[in-house]
Formats: sequence, structure tokens, C-alpha cells
Amino acid sequence: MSTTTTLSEAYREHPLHPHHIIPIDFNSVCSLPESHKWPKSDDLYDNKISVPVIDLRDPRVAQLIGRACEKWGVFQLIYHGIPLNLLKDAESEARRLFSLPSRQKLKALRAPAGATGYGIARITPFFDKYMWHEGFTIMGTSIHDHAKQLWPHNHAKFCDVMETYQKKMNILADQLTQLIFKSLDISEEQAEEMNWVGSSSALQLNSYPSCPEPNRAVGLAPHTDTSLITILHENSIAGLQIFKQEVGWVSVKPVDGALVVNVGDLFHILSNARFPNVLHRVSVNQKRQRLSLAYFYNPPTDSTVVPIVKSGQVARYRPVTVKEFISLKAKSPEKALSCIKT
Ligand SMILES: C=C1C[C@]23C[C@H]1CC[C@H]2[C@@]12CCC[C@@](C)(C(=O)O1)[C@H]2[C@@H]3C(=O)O
Ligand SMILES: O=C(O)CCC(=O)C(=O)O
Ligand SMILES: [Fe+2]
Repeated sequence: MSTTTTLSEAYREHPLHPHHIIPIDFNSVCSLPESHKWPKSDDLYDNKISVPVIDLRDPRVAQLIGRACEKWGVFQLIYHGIPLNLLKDAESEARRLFSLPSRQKLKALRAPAGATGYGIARITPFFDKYMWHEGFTIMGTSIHDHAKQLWPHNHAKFCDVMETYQKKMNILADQLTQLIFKSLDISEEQAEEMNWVGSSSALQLNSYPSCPEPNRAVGLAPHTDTSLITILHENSIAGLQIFKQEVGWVSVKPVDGALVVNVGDLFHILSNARFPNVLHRVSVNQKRQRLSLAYFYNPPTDSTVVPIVKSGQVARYRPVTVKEFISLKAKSPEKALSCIKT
């Protein structure tokens, strides 16, 4: 009998140091601590250029998405069919969580060898400074246990909303993947040959509290996502910036009700480097808290991602299982891709 690895098992194989997990109590600090003070930077490209906005109802949607993935690795999706009140409910449940007193949130702290719960970003150990950020990671069925730790008597609403949210995001992510396959001329038979039964995914709630010195703080340091694609809902506060080759850092302007979709490492590999795995980061705000919900969509953890090579081209990467790639990223986010270069 074959056994399957869950996504949280793949992450649990890479324990973090306890001091790389516990967020500071943002309410108790009135100036930016040295530990969170980054060198000044002023590298934002402030031109008229902006991320493509795509209507899912457009008859040419596959082509538009394909082109956006190729040129940008990111786009904003409108008329995506996810009800606005679900987005608002999920956002307000996330807000309710992060508004809890620090000591309450620490009851759901991610364990050092854990994958889920409250804590700072997994990439923290790879940077000298801490980020102005707190997160809550949901994978598999852990949500009930953590929600009970946070709200012993009224966790049902939180769990219901987050479960519905993940189900809807999964359907949308499947649909987007089909459209991207179509744009890459991958036939249904080829897609079936990949033999991806189901998917594995995670939901990350992000909070970037208001910050006394926003120019010296970093919400989330530059990174690429380990996913096939990531679907992001953000509140109305700007902060997300993406790096575009030959241009530089570009801000993503929040569009009410739109979802930000970005290409992760796994689609970069699968597309044989035709799609960039877009580098992105988050800045913080002096007055307002920023909230976001990121849905990471992956093939099953044990499945193998094989680059799709067009005739006349060569494979840029060797085949890799999702599990192995997660492990390479955990060792070094920057070197993971070069480890599988052909
Ligand atoms: C399913 C995922 C994807 C993770 C790890 C795990 C749970 C949390 C995700 C994030 C969220 C914040 C940025 C990131 C870079 C991080 O540090 O944690 C992401 C990471 C990845 O995309 O690699
Ligand atoms: O908060 C954001 O806009 C981006 C979050 C993000 O990049 C992530 O969770 O991986
Ligand atoms: Fe990200």
C-alpha cells in the first residue's frame, strides 16, 4: 500500500528555532525596535506601469492569463465568482484573530516542528532583521484545534468561514490552472498524465500592524511562493510590491473585490521557466493595519512536477516532487531552484 504525505508533514520535517516563531507584542511597542529596523531603501519604481487586471468572464481569458503569467507572473482577477461577502467575512475573522491580546494568540503558537498556527513568517531565519508581521497558517484539519485554543467557546464561525473560503479558493485555483494549461497548449490528455489526484493547499492569514517607523520596517521580505499559484485577498491598504525584470519594484494598487493571482516556484518549473516565479514583498503603513489572506495551491505533496518542454527547447529543470522541493526551499529559499537546474 502506498502512503501519502500531507503538506503539513512535508513542512514539519523542517523545524524552526523557537525564537524564529514568536511575534512581538505589537501593541506594547511605541517605537521601532532595533531588531526590526532595516536599512533605508528607496527603490520603488513609481511610473504609470501596473499589473494587468483580468476579467474572468472575458472570452479570451485563457490567452490573457497566459500572457500575464509570461510577462508579469502576476495579475489581478475581477469577476472571479467568489462572493464579496465571503471575502469580507474571511477578512473580518482574520481581523478578529489578530485583535486578540498577544497572550491569547500565543496559545495557538506554531510548534517549533509544526506547520500550522500563529507565528512569524517561515522565511524569518534567512534574514538579519525581523519583519513587521504576524501570521496564522492553516493546513489540513488543524484549524479546529488552534481555533479552540484561541476561542474555547466560540470558534465555530471562524472555522466555518475559513473552510468555506478554502473550498471556494480551491475551485477557483483548479479553474485558473485549467486556463493556464490551455494557454500553454497542454491537452487534457497531457494534463491527465500528470496524474495529480486532488491538490494540497494552505491558507495563510497575514497581519501587518500599523508601524511607528514604516520607512525603516519591512512587512514581508522579498520572496517567491513555493506554490503553483497563490490567490491573495488583501484589505484596501496598499503594501504589496512585485519585482518586474528590467523595470524594478512595482506597487500593486488594491482594486476593491479583485484577487491577486501570482505564479509560484512550481508553475515556474512546470512552465519550463516560461513564467517567472514573481519576487514580491510587503511594505507597512503608519496609521492602518494591513490584512491579507494568501491561498497557496499545490499539486499533491508526493506528485512530481515535470517541466513541459516545447519542441526545439531543452528542459531547464529536472523533475522534482513537491515534497523534495519544499525541503530544498526550507534549506535555502534562494538556492532551491538552482539545485534542480539541468
Ligand atoms: C504552504 C506554505 C507556503 C509558505 C510556507 C507554508 C505555510 C506558510 C507560507 C508562507 C507565507 C508567508 C511567505 C512565505 C514565504 C513564508 O515564509 O510562509 C510562505 C511560504 C512559501 O511560499 O514558501
Ligand atoms: O500580504 C501580501 O500582500 C502578500 C503576502 C504574501 O506574499 C504571502 O503570504 O506569501
Ligand atoms: Fe508571498
